[in-house]
Order: sequence, then structure tokens, then C-alpha cells
Amino acid sequence: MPYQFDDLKERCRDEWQAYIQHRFVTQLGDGSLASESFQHYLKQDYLFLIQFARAFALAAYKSPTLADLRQAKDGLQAIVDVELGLHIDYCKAWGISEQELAELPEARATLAYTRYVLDTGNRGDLLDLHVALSPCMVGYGEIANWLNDRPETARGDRNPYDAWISMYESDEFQDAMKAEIRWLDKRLAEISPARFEQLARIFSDATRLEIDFWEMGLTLSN
Ligand SMILES: Cc1ncc(C[n+]2csc(CCO)c2C)c(N)n1
Repeated sequence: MPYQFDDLKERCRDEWQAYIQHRFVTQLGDGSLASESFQHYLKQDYLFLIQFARAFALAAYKSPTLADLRQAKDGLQAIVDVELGLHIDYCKAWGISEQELAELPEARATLAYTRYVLDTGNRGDLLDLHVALSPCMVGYGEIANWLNDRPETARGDRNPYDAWISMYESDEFQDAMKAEIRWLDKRLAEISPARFEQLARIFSDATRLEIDFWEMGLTLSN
């Protein structure tokens, strides 16, 4: 049987579930999350996005084909030209100024996660890098869908975090998630069992670092 992205999730089932169904996520979904936690998360996510833009630039450098190069360039462009601007506006709505964002120190969880992804891409190939990026690219879409399936989730005016869920349930985001899964499924279909074990390690590490990112929000740690 050729490998698929679902096999990575299956291999790391406990970590994946701990990430998708984290307390930060359930509290965000029912609206009970402390606003300080969400603000701390938003601030660090700004720094996270900047490092992820660099990871897409690295993906461009690691691209063996023009199609891969274009895909990496589109990802970099989306973060730099669109998503960072949206994030800055969203932070403003939560009382966080652009000046404050510009002066923030990186929390250890942000440093660990983003530099892990960049290092994995540096020492490996484009597939290693995409697998390191995949908990980010796929997880947030899955979280929005999981929250929408839960009766405890509050939507609209009843939840101050409604806009966050809306962003990741949007067709645009869900389509990007599916495209990433298709890209991975195509490459994973051709790998050996030994290579799968290497990639499962990367997937597990990146998923555990996503869990730490949620924890950082809950505990307000730096
Ligand atoms: C800790 C953390 N993990 C994942 C995402 C989601 N995300 C960040 S960049 C990107 C791809 C380009 O749009 C996606 C899906 C986030 N914001 N913060």
C-alpha cells in the first residue's frame, strides 16, 4: 500500500488528537478562553507568521521544479502581502498595536517551533520541509471543522473568538489545506518504509511543538 498523509496522522494519533482537541481549542470554541491567553497567542502568532514566511522562502530554495517554486512563492506572497496585514488588523481589534508587535520578544515555544521547521528544511529536502509545515497547514483547518461538529461550540455574537473560527473554516483556507494534503499524498505514495519512519518523526515533533504553542497561550509563558 502506498503511504498517504493520513498514515502520518495515524502513526502520531495521540499527539495529533492532543493538538486538535487541546484545552486552548475547546475553550476558544465555547468562548470561555481568557482574553489574556488569546492576546498572548495572537502576539506570538505574529512572530510565528514572520518565521513561517521564511520557511516558504526556504521551500522556494529547495524546490526542484518550477511548479514547486511557484507554489512556494505563492505561499510566501500570501503570508507577506495578505495574512500578516490581516493579522495586524485583527491584533488591533484586540487592543494590540503594531508598535507593540514590532517590539515583542519571541517566546521560547515560538522559537522552538519555528526554528525546528527551518532547521528540518535546511538539513532535509522539500518533502521533509512540507511534512514539518503540515501540522500548521492542515491542523488549523481540521480544528475549525472539529469545533463546528461540537455542540459545545458557540458561534456568532455568543463567542468573542468567532472570527478566528470563521477564518479557518473559510473555503479559501479549506481549499489550501486540501491542496497541501494532495501534494503530500502524491510524494508519500513513492517512499520506502524507512523514509516513512523519518517523516513520521518530523510530523510528531512538529505536532508536539504545536501543542506547546497552545500551552504557551494558556500559561502566558515567554
Ligand atoms: C501556531 C500556528 N500554527 C498554525 C497556524 C496556521 N497557519 C499559519 S501560516 C499558515 C499557512 C499560510 O497561510 C497557516 C495555515 C498559525 N497561524 N499558528
